[in-house]
Amino acid sequence: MRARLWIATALPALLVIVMLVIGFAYRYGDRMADALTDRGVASARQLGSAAEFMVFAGDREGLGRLAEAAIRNDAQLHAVAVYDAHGQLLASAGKLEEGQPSLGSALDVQLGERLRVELPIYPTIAPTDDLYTPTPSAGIAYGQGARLVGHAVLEVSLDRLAQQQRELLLWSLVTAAGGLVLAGGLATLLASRVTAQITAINDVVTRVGQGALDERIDGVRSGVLASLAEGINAMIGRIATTQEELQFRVEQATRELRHQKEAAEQAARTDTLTGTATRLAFTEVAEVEMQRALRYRNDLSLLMLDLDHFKGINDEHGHVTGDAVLVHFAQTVQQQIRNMDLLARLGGEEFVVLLPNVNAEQAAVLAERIRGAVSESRLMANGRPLRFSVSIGVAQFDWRELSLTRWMSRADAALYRAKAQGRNCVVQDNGGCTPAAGD
Ligand SMILES: Nc1nc2c(ncn2[C@@H]2O[C@H](COP(=O)(O)OP(=O)(O)OP(=O)(O)O)[C@@H](O)[C@H]2O)c(=O)[nH]1
Repeated sequence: MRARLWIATALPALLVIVMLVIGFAYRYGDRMADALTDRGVASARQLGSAAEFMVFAGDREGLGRLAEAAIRNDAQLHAVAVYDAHGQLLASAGKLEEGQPSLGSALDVQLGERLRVELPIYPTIAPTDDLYTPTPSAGIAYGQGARLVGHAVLEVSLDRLAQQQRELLLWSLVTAAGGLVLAGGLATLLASRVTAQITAINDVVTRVGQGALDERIDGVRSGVLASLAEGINAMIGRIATTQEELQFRVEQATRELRHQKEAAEQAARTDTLTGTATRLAFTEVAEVEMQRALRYRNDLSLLMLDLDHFKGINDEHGHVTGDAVLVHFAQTVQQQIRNMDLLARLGGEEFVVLLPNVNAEQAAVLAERIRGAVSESRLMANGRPLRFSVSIGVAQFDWRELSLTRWMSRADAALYRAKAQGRNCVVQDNGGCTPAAGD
């Protein structure tokens, strides 16, 4: 990119410099040729003026000296010749190289390999000739329409002109080269500066793309790139702010979801009516306790409890009273068991109690205590004390069994036997009914 930028910057400057130098060289070269021509014409006029009277007098010797002196005094003067009015050569110095002169009646200037000037010589009219008839245009003048006296022809070498033109060309080339070096240097400086700034911007944009939103473009403070850098910095700032807001909202939503999930899990594990554990919670805890009992050979028992004739309570006292009986029953059982025991409602009026580190006999004793407490408790319903009872099946966990379902089935079977044997009693899955005396 730097090379392309360099070309785009330097090329127009180079072209302008070259065009300026070429234009200048041409124009100045033309002026040099014009100056040489003017000088040649002036020399011819001087020569013609000096030669006029000698031509008139036919002084060939004087004309010869005049021609020699003219060449001697002007190094660029290549050849000089003086002719009379009939074209007869009177005197010359040097050799005319541009062929036979045309010797016309008017000034003739030719620029070939040399500069040739042919000047017709007319008699000079002096003001002293008009003493008695003074003319308004006093001074020396060549008489137009006067009789031709002769011709002065001279050739000027163009070597000096060529040398001057060479010097001009050399100077132009040196100037152009200097201009080129200057333009190239400036272009290089500009290209490297712009490239460095673009690279800096590109690096920051790349790092931001990789997630470094604290990156900012620094050091680009002037030109178009400065406003670009400013815009990109503002954009990165907005992205960072938006990301922070999004992150905050995601975290907030995640927290809310976690709370809702925990609440839902808690709800799924807590019976809404009685506040006891649910079947789900009981199953999870029972599985853990079974593993523990297996590993440490601990005793583990469960009680299966079912309220007796609960349908009759509902039918006689109403469903609301039935609910109150369920709550009252759960509280009564809860008061009889330890903190480490777990009371769960399996559904309807059926409950279960998990008893870690308790064998069947101890469980039966506890069951009997529960049965007694329930039997003795009273719930005030419609202003009258309501009595109810519970049947309980007891089963100890068997290490060889390894199944919660089968273990519960044994407890269920014991409960079924308790119901069958008259209710309000405790039955062990390997034993008989233990109804309380007096009940
Ligand atoms: N009030 C109330 N009643 C319930 C609830 N869940 C189940 N029941 C009722 O409990 C009764 C259970 O009746 P049964 O299965 O015949 O049992 P039971 O009447 O207790 O008879 P046994 O168990 O043989 O002594 C039904 O009438 C159900 O409608 C509840 O959440 N609240």
